[in-house]
Amino acid sequence: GYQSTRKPKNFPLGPRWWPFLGSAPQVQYLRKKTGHLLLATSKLARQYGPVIGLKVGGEQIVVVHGAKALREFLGNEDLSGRPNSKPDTYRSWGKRLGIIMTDGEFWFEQRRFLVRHLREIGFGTNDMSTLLEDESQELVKYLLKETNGGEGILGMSSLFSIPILNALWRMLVGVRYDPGDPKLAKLHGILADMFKHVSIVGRPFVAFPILRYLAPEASGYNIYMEVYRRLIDFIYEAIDDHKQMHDPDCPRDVMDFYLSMINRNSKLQSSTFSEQQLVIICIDMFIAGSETTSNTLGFCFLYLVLYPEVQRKAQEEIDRALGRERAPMLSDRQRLPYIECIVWESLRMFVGRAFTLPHRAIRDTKLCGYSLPKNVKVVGCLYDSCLSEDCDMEDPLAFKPERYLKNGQVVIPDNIIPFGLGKRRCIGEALARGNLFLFITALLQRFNFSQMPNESPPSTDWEDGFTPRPKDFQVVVSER
Ligand code: HEM
Repeated sequence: GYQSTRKPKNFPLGPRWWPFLGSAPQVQYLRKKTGHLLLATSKLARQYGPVIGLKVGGEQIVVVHGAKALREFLGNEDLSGRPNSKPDTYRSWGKRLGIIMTDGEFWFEQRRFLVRHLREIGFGTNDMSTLLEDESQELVKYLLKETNGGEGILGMSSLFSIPILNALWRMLVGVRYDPGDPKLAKLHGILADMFKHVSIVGRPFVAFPILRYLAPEASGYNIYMEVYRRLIDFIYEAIDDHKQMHDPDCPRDVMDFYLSMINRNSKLQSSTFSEQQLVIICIDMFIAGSETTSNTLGFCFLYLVLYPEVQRKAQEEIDRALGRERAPMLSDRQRLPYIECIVWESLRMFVGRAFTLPHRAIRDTKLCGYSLPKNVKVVGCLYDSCLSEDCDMEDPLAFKPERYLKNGQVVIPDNIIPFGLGKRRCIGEALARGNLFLFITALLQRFNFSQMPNESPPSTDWEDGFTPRPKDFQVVVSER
């Protein structure tokens, strides 16, 4: 039953389930003590084993730790469902609570569409390269202005949000905004609020819906509703613009392809394509594609500042392969293996502080010998496999790109799976890796990044939002 404190038979072990509160007291206690939710669940994993069974509010949640159990989890198709959150009507969306994401039943058709059309628009092709190359050079121009031939001081943790968002929005709706454009600033502001106030795991009113009546302000419910309303309105505006210019014979971007799909399928009862679903797809893409990439870049530059010798080595490689003038292109990747290693090391630092998206068991199944009942939620925690003191890596807390270089080749060990695996693996890997490579190369080609003088080095601790991000830090940027 909803409030049952009895665990299903052979369910993964974990702290005691209290009436109403479930395992929340112990998880919250450890979260406070360690500072982060994933350190709390990792601590529990040390006590109970890599797969732990929690109950939060009315929901059973299994959290999976360590490379071996993660691989088994992600490879098990019975666990590849998405949580269901039926899109009802526009007005009642807010009642769904939690994150607005494509409903589990709809996802695989929608996912197939996205994979195909992202490729068509230009994933991995020349179109995409040009788009990303432009975007990285725009950021170079911005820094040149800020440093004005000498040096400047810049806040790094949010430097990348706007250019990365621009690249993503351009793939979806074809528009590129100037970095100072008020519309782009508006979208960025809405998303920043969303990432701050809406969380996969953290909002109390998600686990305890009664709070939205008892304490709508204090529980964060009101602000949550307001952020979604602004985001949804913004996306509907883009859809309306597109409908006016829509030429089915000449699709320009993902949204055009989607509108054609709605028209083509309009007579099919079972079609999952609709305008409302298009809005949710855009939200899916924002959630998955914007902060992930820009926060990975944030961690990258945090560590580049802490490890100046890595920066020097990267710059030597760039100077040898491209010189200082010729802007980097996606096709330069093979010639810059050390930069590739920096990309992977930055990904490790980012996902090592993160969870996967939530999955759902689509039927009764087994995981690491435990029985998981249909509909149970399962989340992977990537800390133990990537970053924890006892993960399968030498000196895991150190930023060491050379760990992936074997005889001049880039070799990624099995425990590093920053994009997941299996039926739910990331569909944006090509875009993300392209962006990371180009931004890192373009900036290191032209600038040095160093610690603020007379200040202690920036902290490697982080903030948990929707995805982890470095604490705000400033650096000295100087033209090379
Ligand atoms: C550094 C950047 C990125 C990282 C580290 C990353 C990582 C991940 C991970 C770990 C998952 C979850 C896999 C799972 O739960 O099994 C995921 C899912 C996903 N990613 Fe990415 N991602 C990145 C960028 C992107 C970008 C740029 C896009 C958009 C084009 C994107 C789109 C998605 C989508 C739509 C999903 C959900 C897949 C599903 O539920 O079937 N990601 N990503």
